Amino acid sequence: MSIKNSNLGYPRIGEKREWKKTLESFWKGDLTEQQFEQKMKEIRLSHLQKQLDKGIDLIPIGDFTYYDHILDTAIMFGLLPERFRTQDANSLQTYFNIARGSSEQVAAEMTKWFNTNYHYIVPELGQAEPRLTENRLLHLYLEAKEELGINGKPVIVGPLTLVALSKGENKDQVIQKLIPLYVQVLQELADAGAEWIQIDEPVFVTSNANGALFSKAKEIYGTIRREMENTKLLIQTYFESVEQYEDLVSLPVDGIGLDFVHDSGVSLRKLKTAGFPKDKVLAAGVIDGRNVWKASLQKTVKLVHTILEAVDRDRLILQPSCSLIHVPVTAENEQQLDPLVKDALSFADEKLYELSVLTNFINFETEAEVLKEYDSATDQLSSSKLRNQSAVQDAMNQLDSFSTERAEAGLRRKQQNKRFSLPLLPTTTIGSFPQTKEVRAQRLKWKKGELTEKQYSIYIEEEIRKWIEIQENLELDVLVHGEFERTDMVEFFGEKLSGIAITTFGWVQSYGSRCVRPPVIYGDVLLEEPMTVKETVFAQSLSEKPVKGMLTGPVTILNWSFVRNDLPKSSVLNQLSLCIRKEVEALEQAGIAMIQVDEPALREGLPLKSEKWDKYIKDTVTAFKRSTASVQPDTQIHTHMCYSNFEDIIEAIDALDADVISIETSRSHGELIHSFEKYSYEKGIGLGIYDIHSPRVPAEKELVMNIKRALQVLDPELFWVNPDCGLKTRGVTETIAALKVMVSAAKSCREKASEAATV
Ligand SMILES: Nc1nc2c(c(=O)[nH]1)N[C@@H](CNc1ccc(C(=O)N[C@@H](CCC(=O)N[C@@H](CCC(=O)N[C@@H](CCC(=O)O)C(=O)O)C(=O)O)C(=O)O)cc1)CN2
Ligand code: MET
Ligand SMILES: [Zn+2]
Repeated sequence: MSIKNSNLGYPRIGEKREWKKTLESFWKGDLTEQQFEQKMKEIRLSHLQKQLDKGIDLIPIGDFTYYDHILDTAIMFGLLPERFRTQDANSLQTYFNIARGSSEQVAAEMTKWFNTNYHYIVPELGQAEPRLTENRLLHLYLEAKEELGINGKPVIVGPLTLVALSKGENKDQVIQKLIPLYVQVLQELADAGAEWIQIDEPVFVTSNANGALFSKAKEIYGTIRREMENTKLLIQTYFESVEQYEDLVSLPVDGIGLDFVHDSGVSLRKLKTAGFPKDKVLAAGVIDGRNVWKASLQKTVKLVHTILEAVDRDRLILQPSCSLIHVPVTAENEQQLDPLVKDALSFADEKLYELSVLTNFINFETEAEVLKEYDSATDQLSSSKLRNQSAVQDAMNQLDSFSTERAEAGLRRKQQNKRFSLPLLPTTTIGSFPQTKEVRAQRLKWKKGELTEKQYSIYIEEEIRKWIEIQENLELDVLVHGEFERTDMVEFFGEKLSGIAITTFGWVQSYGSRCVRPPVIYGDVLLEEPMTVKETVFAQSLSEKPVKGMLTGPVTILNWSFVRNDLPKSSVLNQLSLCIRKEVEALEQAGIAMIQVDEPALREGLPLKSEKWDKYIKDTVTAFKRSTASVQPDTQIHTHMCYSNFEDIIEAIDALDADVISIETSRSHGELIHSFEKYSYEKGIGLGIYDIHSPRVPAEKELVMNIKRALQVLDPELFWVNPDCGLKTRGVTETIAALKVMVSAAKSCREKASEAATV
């Protein structure tokens, strides 16, 4: 019997973002529901066909979605948020209302999928009776079979993970009620002929996994297995190792999927020491699903041979380490990259190719030359000048000579208070203003050569001028230039720094139809000329009020890029910290007195295993401090983070030693505020007072309440008033209207706060 290969999930967005465009056309009303469904079907089938053509044996079904696969699963089991339960669970309208909100109802919350930049819709358990609204997987399974003759592998998120990721009190009860529904879904698939079904349980890799979780898993999967027949069930984990390896591999199912790439070598060690049950199949994730570099096939073959010492050939499946939705579709269309970089890249399609070469090699012992030849592209990049910059290496050799400590915070505060004389509860925004269709269209024209550099730069300056005036009229206290010259807060810096490449079609879904093009950090990273000084200085020249310089921090650039894998991530982080430090210095020298260094990805990058936190926090906090420590005490450093869940890292946030921090709060409904009851935070802090993810203009009363609530635990002299995050995805009218309400709310709270402050 030969070894099979499998895929865990394929990018849904399409080679040229066809999926995104279809969705947005439908939302705009340019497609009827029928046209939309038809177009989506074409996209879905073409992705299956592609995987078939690449030689994949087990092709995932059900990974495709119209927005998010967790939302699909929640709806399939009737877990609609309470406020949507009167609507038809099977209508597209309901589906998109939950995902995006409607004029009457706020959308469901979304949050990050483990340690990735993918966002899923958080299921709300409420008081609902789970029920099967529709066996969505069965339809998709039958479609693949009938249209393409593919006997696919249905993929579904497992009950433990689904419930762990949901909001609600009654989790245990809901799980019990879900079990018969899972059995029904799976049995219908089995009856239709599904040979394997993949059940994702990534909750097993987190630090929340413990003995109790595994006893529950044993019970649940025992029930499922007992009540089912004629199919094989595979429990899939990814993104880390499973500490309770023995418990996992003894669960009563037919196959276990492990990540052999992002597990610090634990899976292989466990396999060697504890062995693998003879009656199960091991699905081994051996191709990295989280980066864009070609695998070393020679090394991977060795890895597979080591695995084969513990598992029989006919009980092994080879696969990527996780779903491929976290990488772009294909590197084939990249025409702008240096050939050395391009040849070393492997996106989803190339990874599937690697998998099939690998499987063939192991099954048929084909020529070893094939592997060597494949690996040579990586060797060529590694030894090239592109990757190795002596100036960077010299700086890294004297890293300790770059300070990481500023003057004492209290002293800085005194000097800054004197320099800025801001009112109590100063108002500001997070950086970006609406990236309108027109801004994007002008940029496209410039990129195509239809606008000269000069014309584009004049256009950007006019936008800045317009928005400085708007901010002055709103009477905001600290202004921003608006980030109009930036496609994205990470991509923009990737474009400017050397050692980093920007792809043309390397898009990855971030949430819903929104995509990002993560920069590719291929070599030593160096700042050759200032990146933001021109626009910032121009904006500052238009106002007497301080304009914040606006940078993305080293941790966020690292976490939202694809990073070279020949160096430890911490080294790349240190290189980035030196680039940002130089930029901070350039801004200060140009007279900019407040500089914001955004770190929204700091929390998301926190390792899934708590024993790895200390090192991560030490590395990231030091890098941030190195980026910002060289300025004068009276230069004010701001930072910004989104996505709540800060309780566990509040000390790290404090340790960043930023003079002012703004944090998203409104969607976490005050949970964050509680952490400040227990923790005394003594630097400037703005807890976002309104949600920017919705076009809704908040009422002044609401905002006054939010401010008051925050002032119950925070010193009014340290509190800033700002929205939750940047405003780039918002429209112009609603942005101005909402900011007007915000400034007015701040003013009305000022008097009271000033009384309180003088007592
Ligand atoms: N990297 C990153 N991650 C993040 C965030 C973030 O800001 N950046 N924020 C959080 C939420 N995530 C987000 C991710 C993406 C977008 C977003 O707006 N993405 C845009 C793309 C942004 C971009 O690069 N736009 C290009 C335009 C690319 C484009 O589509 N151009 C059109 C032409 C212009 C047009 O008609 O729109 C084309 O080529 O066909 C530009 O501004 O120049 C989108 O999907 O629509 C927003 C939030 C968390 N993660
Ligand atoms: N300065 C950035 C902005 O306002 C921060 C965004 S955090 C995702 O868009
Ligand atoms: Zn933000």
